[in-house]
Amino acid sequence: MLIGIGEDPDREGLRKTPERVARAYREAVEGLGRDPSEVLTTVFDEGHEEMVLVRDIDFTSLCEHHLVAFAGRAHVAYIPNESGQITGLSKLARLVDLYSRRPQVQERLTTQIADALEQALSPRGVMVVVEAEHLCMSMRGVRKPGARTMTSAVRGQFLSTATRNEGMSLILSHR
Ligand SMILES: Nc1nc2c(ncn2[C@@H]2O[C@H](COP(=O)(O)OP(=O)(O)OP(=O)(O)O)[C@@H](O)[C@H]2O)c(=O)[nH]1
Ligand SMILES: [Zn+2]
Repeated sequence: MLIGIGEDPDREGLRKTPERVARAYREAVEGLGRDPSEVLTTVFDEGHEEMVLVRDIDFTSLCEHHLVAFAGRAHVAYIPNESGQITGLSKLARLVDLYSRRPQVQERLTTQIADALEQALSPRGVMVVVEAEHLCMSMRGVRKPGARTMTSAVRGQFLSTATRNEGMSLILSHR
């Protein structure tokens, strides 16, 4: 790349750049090949049957088209099943990390988080909302800094308007 853009890869500041870039990308895709069962390890029977929502989970992912970052926040909600099976709150954030640290598109990131949670907890409902800014739309190309993309994946009881609205209002409150 350095040669391609007419730079001198042997000049002082650039000498270690290929190695640094390789390390940076390795870190950015460290979720590749990892399975959500590694993360959703603890499932407790707590008898809690109402909504659980962790919002504002920061993430940085890698746009698979341009290999530049898209970053923002994920909001993850579920309604436990009849036996009140819940998981640790941190596990929801770990799940976001696992799926964001790989070449992605935002829609797939959103769907994968919802599907993994549905599989692990067999909950009554799941809702995942992701909002992000894509560097490939701000630093280059169409150049619209500040444009945010919102995606959602909704399963089970969250398909009902009242439940979906309750989830959305919790996500949007006190912003
Ligand atoms: N649906 C979706 N599209 C994305 C995401 N990240 C980037 N893109 C889009 O992927 C598309 C790739 O389009 P191409 O026409 O192949 O590439 P390009 O010529 O670089 O496109 P421009 O960005 O419009 O300059 C662009 O429209 C990007 O905005 C994402 O997470 N979801
Ligand atoms: Zn892109």
